[in-house]
Amino acid sequence: MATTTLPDPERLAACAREIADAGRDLGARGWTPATSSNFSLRYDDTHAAVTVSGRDKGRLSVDDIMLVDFAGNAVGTSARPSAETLLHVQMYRRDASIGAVLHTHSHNQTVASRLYAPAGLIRFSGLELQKAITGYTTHDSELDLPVFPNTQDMPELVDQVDAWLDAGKPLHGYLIDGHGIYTWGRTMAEARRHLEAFEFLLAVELDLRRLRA
Ligand SMILES: CSC[C@@H](O)[C@@H](O)C(=O)COP(=O)(O)O
Ligand SMILES: [Zn+2]
Repeated sequence: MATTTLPDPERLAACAREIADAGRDLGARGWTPATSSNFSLRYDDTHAAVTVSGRDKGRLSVDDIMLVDFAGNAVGTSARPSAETLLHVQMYRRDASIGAVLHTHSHNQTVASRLYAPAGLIRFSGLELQKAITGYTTHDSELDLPVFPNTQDMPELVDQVDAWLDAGKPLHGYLIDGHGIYTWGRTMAEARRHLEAFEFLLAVELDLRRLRA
């Protein structure tokens, strides 16, 4: 039986271009400061294309994207995948419809994560932009964005996300305290829309807090 060597260079390059396009846009918005953030695309049923650790995510080139399996191991390269790869592959493993995962460190994401960490979540309601999240059809709904404690221990973070999902609670993204946001979508376009929506909702929430103070 013929064996195929992974990754297919053309397929990986196509993933890399899509990831680099997203990174350029998110970097230009100031959401990926100082090499922070990481991005990925589903490659197949058991692999993902993910950013190499430590690269400038606003200026990615094809060499800055690599293949990993769903256990987070590098495939076909000695490059080091994102330190947070396990949070990406977790989503692909848990939901076969997820095709892209984005993680950024915007100012609003970081400030909001610190403010709402004690509550454990931010609940958005009454905002038209909640409808930018797939499945939400009216402003008259509640959209929860959990805030998990930060840790450098990725399996511990994975467990926190698993616990939320295993409790049957809807999850479209999450903040990590003092750190940033994770969100995803069926496609890169949907993941980008979700990220943009959460960033907007967080900015509104922070402004309302300031103005009401
Ligand atoms: C440069 S500080 C941010 C990192 O610690 C990490 O949170 C991050 O988002 C980027 O890590 P990376 O390993 O490059 O994917
Ligand atoms: Zn990070």
